[in-house]
Formats: sequence, structure tokens, C-alpha cells
Amino acid sequence: MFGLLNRWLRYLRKMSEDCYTLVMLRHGESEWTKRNLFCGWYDSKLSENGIKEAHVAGQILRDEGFQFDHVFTSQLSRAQDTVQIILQELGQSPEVTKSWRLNERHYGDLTGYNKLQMANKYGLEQVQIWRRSYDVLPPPMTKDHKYYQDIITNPNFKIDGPNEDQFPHTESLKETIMRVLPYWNENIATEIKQGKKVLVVTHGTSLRGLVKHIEQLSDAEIMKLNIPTAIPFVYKLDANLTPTKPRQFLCDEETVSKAMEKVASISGYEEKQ
Ligand SMILES: O=C(O)[C@H](O)COP(=O)(O)O
Repeated sequence: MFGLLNRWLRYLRKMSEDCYTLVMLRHGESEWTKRNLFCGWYDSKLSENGIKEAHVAGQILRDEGFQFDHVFTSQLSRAQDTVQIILQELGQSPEVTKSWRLNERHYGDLTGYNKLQMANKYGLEQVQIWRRSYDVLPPPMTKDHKYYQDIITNPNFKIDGPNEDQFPHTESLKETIMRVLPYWNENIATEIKQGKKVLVVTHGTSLRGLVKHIEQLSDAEIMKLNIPTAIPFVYKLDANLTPTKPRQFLCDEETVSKAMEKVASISGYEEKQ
């Protein structure tokens, strides 16, 4: 009887121990983020500042002694270029896997428009609903949209999909999660459970989807989260990939909260038409 109880207690203790470490980060600032434009599936490059941010992220990971076996990223250059810079700083060459399923959410018809100008046109409240609500879709991108051809013909989106039926014309966080989660379960979670040291480098909304799932946040809680560019954050996970501690950003609290405020706000740059 006692033997059985002891074994059961040992099992429970083991389940709540840190088994795995997962590191995630959002790519460095892109040219379009700098210009305060809705970007989504448009393949905007890293800005000069974004390149610097990626170097700093790599240096932080190097100084903290992280070694990675497998990096997962999206099919968008701003994330892939961030990965290359980080690996250069780390002096490591782990396997790198890219998938459209980790792309930023598709921002529909808003793509390419200035966030502040959209707030002036539709009201700040509506723009914030499009940006942060769980399931309100931005208006869809139609074929006559200025950036439709650029996006639909991106050769990177022909490598592992999406096929025609899967190609989005707009996405909320809910639709983003619906394509990110199967990829997490089938590819990323399986690697972590095999003991591989995994780094995930993606985008604001695809990361919010992953954070929502990992931390089991409610629809209301995730609306309040803004993920800063290029600040790595770490999870300690148990055998079921449940966090044993709160997510930890590898940066001082003040810098993280300022960077989060910057992401939340759209009061910055307004383009001259
Ligand atoms: O696609 C974009 O415009 C950005 O990556 C995220 O922008 P947001 O913070 O307005 O969602």
C-alpha cells in the first residue's frame, strides 16, 4: 500500500519538475513596423534597428549559454533573417525548419495601411479591435488590393503550402491559432519532448497564439499581451509541456515593459500621402 503511494508521489513530483526549456522570440523590427504599417503576410525586411535588435538578442542568448538543436521559424524574411543573425552571434548551426504555419496573421485589407491613419479613419477603438480581439476579422484582402499579387506570388509560400484552400485573405488571432496549433503539436512539441533544445522565432500574433496555448490563457487575457520585438523569453516546462514557472524575458523589467508599450501603441509614425 505504502509502496504504491510512494511510487504515485514520485510520479507526481516528476511530472511537476522542469523537464524542458523552450526559448521563443519575435523577429526584430521590420521596415513596415518602423513605418507603422500593417504588415501581416507582406514580406517586409528587417529595418536597420531590427538588424541591431537581432544581434543583441543573439548576444543575450550567447551570454546566457543557450545551445540549440532545432530552430523553428516562418516563411517570412524578417523572421528568417533574425534567425540567421542570432545563429551567427551564437556560432551554432542547428537544424532550421521554416513553415508558413508560423507566419504572422494575415492582416487582410489593412495590409500596407498606416495604423494611425486607419485609427483616424475608423476610430482607435475599431483599430484596436482588429489588432487585439480574439476573433474579429479585419476586412478581407481582395484581388485588387495593392499588395495582393506580392503576397500570393511569394515563392516561399509555395514551399510547404498553404494550398489554395488554406491561403488566407484575412485572419484574426483565432484563425492564426487554428493553423499554428497543429504545427506546434506535430512538429515543435514532439521535438521538445524528445529532449531537443528548441528556439522558436516568429511573429507577434503567431507567438500570442502559442503563448495562449502554452499558458492556457483565456481569450480576454491574451488580448492584453503585446510581445516586444527581439527580446527572447524562456519557458521551463514539465513533462506535459505545462510551464512550471512564469515566462521569463531575458532582459530587465523596465526595458520589457517599455518595449511592450511601444508595440501596444499606434501613436507613432504617420505617412505623408
Ligand atoms: O503585421 C504587423 O503589422 C505586425 O507584425 C503586428 O502588428 P500589430 O502589433 O498591430 O498586430
